Amino acid sequence: MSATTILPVASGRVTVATFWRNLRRCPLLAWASVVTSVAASGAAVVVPILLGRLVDLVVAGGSVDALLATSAWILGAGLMAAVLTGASRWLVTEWGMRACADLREEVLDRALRMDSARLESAGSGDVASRVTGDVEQVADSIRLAAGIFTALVTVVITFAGFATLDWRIALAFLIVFPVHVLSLRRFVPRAKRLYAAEREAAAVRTQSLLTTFTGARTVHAYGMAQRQGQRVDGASRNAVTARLRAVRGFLWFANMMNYAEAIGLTAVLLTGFLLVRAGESSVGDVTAAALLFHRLFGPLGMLLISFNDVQSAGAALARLVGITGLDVPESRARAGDRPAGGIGAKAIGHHYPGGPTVVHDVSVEIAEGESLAVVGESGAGKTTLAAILGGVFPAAEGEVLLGGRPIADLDPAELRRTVGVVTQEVHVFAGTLADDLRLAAPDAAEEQLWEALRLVGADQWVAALPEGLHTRVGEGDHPVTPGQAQQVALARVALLDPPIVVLDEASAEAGSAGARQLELASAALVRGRTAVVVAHRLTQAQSCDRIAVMAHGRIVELGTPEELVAAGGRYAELWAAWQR
Ligand SMILES: Nc1ncnc2c1ncn2[C@@H]1O[C@H](COP(=O)(O)OP(=O)(O)OP(=O)(O)O)[C@@H](O)[C@H]1O
Repeated sequence: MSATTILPVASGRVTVATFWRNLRRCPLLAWASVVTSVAASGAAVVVPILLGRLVDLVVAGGSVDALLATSAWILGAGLMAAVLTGASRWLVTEWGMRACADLREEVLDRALRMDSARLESAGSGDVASRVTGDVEQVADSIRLAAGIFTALVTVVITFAGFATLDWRIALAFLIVFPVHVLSLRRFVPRAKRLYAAEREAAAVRTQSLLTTFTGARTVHAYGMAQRQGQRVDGASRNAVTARLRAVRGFLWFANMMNYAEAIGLTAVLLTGFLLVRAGESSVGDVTAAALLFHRLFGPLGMLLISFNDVQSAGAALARLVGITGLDVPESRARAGDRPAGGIGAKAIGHHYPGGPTVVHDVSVEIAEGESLAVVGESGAGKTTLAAILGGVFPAAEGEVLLGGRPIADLDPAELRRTVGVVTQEVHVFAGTLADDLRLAAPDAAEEQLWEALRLVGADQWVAALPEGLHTRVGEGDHPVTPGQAQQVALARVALLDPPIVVLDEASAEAGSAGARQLELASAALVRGRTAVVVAHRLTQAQSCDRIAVMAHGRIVELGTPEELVAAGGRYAELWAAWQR
């Protein structure tokens, strides 16, 4: 599967327009960059022209004073050019970096707000490679862009320098351009294709690596290590092949550039020789022209070679801008909007991309304040149904109503205030525990954080941490157990204080003592709310108002715990076995 076919890549026009918009956000830096670059190039062009004068002075047997004065001017112009070039590089880099930082923020913002169904079908590898590799590539290219900008100004100013010399020598120099134009015309469209293919192959490689690592347990469990290894191998080989193709294309172009320069310098020197012989030009003018031309090698080469990196950075930039253009629903809700009420599921059906139907025609009404436990064998579809009811992703078929309103009509902010979801994948984010909790309620006072922790029974172990709430937790910092991570996730929901909660196996991760603790935490969170609880422990199901038993994606039994036990069906069997 090609991951890049799913998330959009911006067109060239949109990419340029977006980056230009970001560049224009710093007008002062922009002007300072242009002015210093022009001044730096101007000073640098003066040097070869003065050197030409020096040659003429020597040929004409000029005075020592005149020679010294010209030399002093050359020295001054050289020093000024060096200082101004440094300043302009710094300014241009700063300008570009700011534009790039703005873009990176936009991309991250969009990526984080992207709806999970889209993220799932695109594959997190594509998003990951965009917000890491592509962002880095664009950021690296900013230094290059600064070089390109200065080179461009140098080329323009050097041309102006040529105008002060014999026009026929300048004309001879123009011979390089047809060669450059022809090779660019052949190289540019090819490079565009080659670099886009290279980035796509890299994204597929990232995707295949990510799925291998995230699914490591499954890979081991099914003895798929070798097959999965071959898959990653294949993706890596494709990425290397794509890179080599791009490099080969570039080498051809670099060769053409060398030919053009050799032809150009020969033409300038030959024309100069003929003009001097005919007495129509001075040796000094020809020297200045040759030096100017030689000065152009660097910037001109830089501009042309950069086409290579510009193409590559352009491909990365287009992938970033593609994400900034994604439609993410803006919040229309006012603070405090919170459609309370129950949950209504009407004929819900679902399948994962390319997979079979895993939830079939599920309809269930959960009244306001009522709790529904969902039980069933592994793979019965409990997690999928809970995720749909909690608005984690939309159902492929049917409709979910929250407080009588279709879930699709709620914007993300409203949805978050309405339903609190704890999934099986709880995560403790790097930072202090207080920061982690405040992800749910940024303005929560410390006392509110403690209250939430008390509700889920986490206050004691948090108080025992070296710096309490201000202890840094997560990877590389103070470790937390899976059970503690689940308590933190539950405390975040408590802070959100939503009228509806969806808890998916919040007690499954813990050992038996911790499991009881988590069960109590979930029960405290469920109290007074409409709740869906995916329960592996039947004691948890027993404490809910009603229980839905799922099998093969369908609800096969639905009723109060007493009704189901009395009915003597599947649940009664499970309950009897559980009590033994
Ligand atoms: N992200 C996914 N992509 C593809 N298939 C999936 C995905 N998540 C679940 N499935 C499949 O959907 C079916 C239902 O899975 P689900 O996780 O909803 O069941 P469950 O009853 O919650 O199981 P468990 O108790 O093991 O979590 C299973 O066959 C599972 O393999």
